[in-house]
Amino acid sequence: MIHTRGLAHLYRSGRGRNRREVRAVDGVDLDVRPGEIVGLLGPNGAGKTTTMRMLTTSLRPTGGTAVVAGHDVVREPAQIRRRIGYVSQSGGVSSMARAGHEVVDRGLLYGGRSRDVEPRARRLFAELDIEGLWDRTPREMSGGQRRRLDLAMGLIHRPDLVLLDEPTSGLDPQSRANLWQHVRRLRAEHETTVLLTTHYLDEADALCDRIVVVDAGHVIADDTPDALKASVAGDLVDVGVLDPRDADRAAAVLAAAGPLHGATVEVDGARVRRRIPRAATEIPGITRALQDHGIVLASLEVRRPTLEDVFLSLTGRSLREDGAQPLAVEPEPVGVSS
Ligand SMILES: Nc1ncnc2c1ncn2[C@@H]1O[C@H](COP(=O)(O)OP(=O)(O)OP(=O)(O)O)[C@@H](O)[C@H]1O
Repeated sequence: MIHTRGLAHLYRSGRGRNRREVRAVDGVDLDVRPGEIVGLLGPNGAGKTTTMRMLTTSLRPTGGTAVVAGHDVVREPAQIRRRIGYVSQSGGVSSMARAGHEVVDRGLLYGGRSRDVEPRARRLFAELDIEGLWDRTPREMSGGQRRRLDLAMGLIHRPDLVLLDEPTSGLDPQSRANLWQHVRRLRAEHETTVLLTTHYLDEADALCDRIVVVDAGHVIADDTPDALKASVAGDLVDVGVLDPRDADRAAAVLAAAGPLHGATVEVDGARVRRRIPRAATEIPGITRALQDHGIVLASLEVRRPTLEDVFLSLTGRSLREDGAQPLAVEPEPVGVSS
C-alpha cells in the first residue's frame, strides 16, 4: 500500500547569509502492506509530519520515490488523494459550518451518493461518540470532540488507506482508548490500512502491528513492538545480593549472560542490573551461576522492556527528553485535510 525508497525532503528558507536548510527526511525506505496498522514513532522534529505530507501529496519530495495505493506521489497525486484519508495535526475543518453537514459535504465531494453518505456519516458520529454534535459548529466543541470530527472527515469516503498525524494528541485517556478501538475496527471490518504518527509509546505499543522508529529524518528501527523490545532493549534484570561485597562477582555473572549490543552492568550497593535479551530463558542459568559462586540472593526482579527503553537503547536519548508531550496535553486547534 505504501512503498518508499530513499524518500527525502530538504526544507530551504531565507536568502544569502540567512539561507537555511533542514534535511527533515533523509532517505526513508518504508513499506506498508494492505491491512497493516503501522506507527511512525519518533521525537519532535524527527520528520514524521514531513513524511506524512509527502505521502499524502501535499509536499513534493526533494529526493527518492514514493508509491501510495499504487500511484506515484509526484506523477499521480489526484489518484492518491481519492484513495486516502488524511487527518492532519493542524486540521482544516471550517469553524463556521455545522459538523454533520461538513462531513456529508466531504463525502459528496468524493463522489458518494447522498442516500449513502448521510447514513454513513451518522454511523461514524455514533461510533466516534459525537452523535449529539451533528448540528454544532466546531467552534462549539472541545478539542477532543473536534479531533473526532476530524476523523469522521477523514473516513467518510471509505478510504483504503488512512494516514493519521498524531490522532490522539489532546485527547483524554478514555477518548484515546475509543479512538484506538475505532482504528482497530476499521482494519477488522474494512481491511483499511493505517499509517499513524505518534510520540505516545503506549499508543504505538497498543495499536500498531509494526513500528517504524524515526530519528533526525532516518529510520532507525522497523519491527513489531514485541520484537523491538526483545531484540533492541532486552529485559531489565535486577539482582539484589545479601552481602554487598558479593556485588562485583554477581556483576560478572550478569555480564556473562546473553549478549546484547550496548548492554552494560550497573552496580549500586547490593544491587546489580543489566539488560538481557529474553531473560526468562537466561534466569535459571544466572541463578545457578550465582549459587555456584556462593552468592546469596536477596531479590531478583525482571522488568519487561518498554518502547521508551527501545528508543533510549537505539539513540542514547529518551523520547520524552526530546520534547515528547506527556499523556495529558492541552487540546490544540484541529481539523482535517485530504
Ligand atoms: N516548513 C518548514 N520549513 C523549514 N523547516 C521545517 C518546516 N517544517 C518542518 N521543518 C523542520 O523539519 C524537521 C522535521 O519536522 P517534522 O514536522 O516533519 O517533524 P515531526 O517528527 O513531525 O515532529 P512533531 O512530532 O513535532 O510533529 C524539524 O527540524 C522541523 O523544524
